[in-house]
Amino acid sequence: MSQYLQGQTAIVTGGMRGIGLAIAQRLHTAGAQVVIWDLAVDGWNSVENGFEPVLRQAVDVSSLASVEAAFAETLARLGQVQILVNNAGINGPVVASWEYPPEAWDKVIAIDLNGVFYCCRTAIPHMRERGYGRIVNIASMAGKDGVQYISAYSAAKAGVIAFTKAAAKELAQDGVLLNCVAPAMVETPLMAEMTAEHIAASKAKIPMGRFLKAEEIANMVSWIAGPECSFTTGFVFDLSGGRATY
Ligand SMILES: NC(=O)c1ccc[n+]([C@@H]2O[C@H](COP(=O)([O-])OP(=O)(O)OC[C@H]3O[C@@H](n4cnc5c(N)ncnc54)[C@H](O)[C@@H]3O)[C@@H](O)[C@H]2O)c1
Ligand SMILES: CC(C)C1=CC=C(C(=O)O)[C@@H](O)[C@H]1O
Repeated sequence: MSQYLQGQTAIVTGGMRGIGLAIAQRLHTAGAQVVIWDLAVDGWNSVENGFEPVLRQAVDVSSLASVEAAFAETLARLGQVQILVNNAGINGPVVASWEYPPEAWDKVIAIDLNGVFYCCRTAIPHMRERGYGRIVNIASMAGKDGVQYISAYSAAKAGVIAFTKAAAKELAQDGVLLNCVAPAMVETPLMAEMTAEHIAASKAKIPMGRFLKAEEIANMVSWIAGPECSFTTGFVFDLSGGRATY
């Protein structure tokens, strides 16, 4: 495997499991030293996971103070960060929008949207100063389509897409590229928050007739996070098995 990320540091939020873990593993394979930010970072199994992150930090992405403290520590320990993958996210309840509990709405927006903003806000000045950076935000097909009964999640992911496009334009001449991926459904622990009907309905929308694999997201993200992605910014890369046509 080519070591095209050799010498680079990559932060992956929510990297302890699921899609974030697959992305962390793939970036490591490409030569990056990987920093994992997650709510709880104990219990890492380097044999099972195939590598040891250079740093694991307990971070709540919905807290700007937590993000700023973790980034300062990352810089103090490693000196530089080239890649940020904003992956941490939650689903929230599956319920009609007019019955959606406001506290649950606030929590989904705080983690899925504000968390992306806080991490970008914190990392971008460092990347701008160095004239290089790659930010990949994990959105969702739900952010493009709007999916019934997960209105907060859909709104947060649509917000991530719009934020990425706006910030990408601001940074287009600074060497700092921001892009999103919009995956369809993957079998991860996040699914435990969803009903069986909702999961079946999501699968039925995928022309390829199967769920996406976390490794397929990781492969795409590792290219977007690398130097070969050099003329694309503010874009949404779909992983939809044929569901998204534009
Ligand atoms: N699973 C899917 O079908 C799917 C599809 C499209 C997009 N996504 C997105 O991919 C991302 C990862 O999803 P997943 O399925 O791997 O979920 P997951 O629940 O398996 O993993 C999410 C990780 O994020 C961490 N996390 C949650 N809140 C956090 C916070 N406040 N601060 C820091 N870390 C936090 C969790 O501890 C966990 O390790 C999410 O943004 C999700 O919306 C998932
Ligand atoms: C909530 C999460 C697991 C989710 C909901 C809807 C999707 C969809 O494709 O419509 C999924 O991609 C996923 O983000």
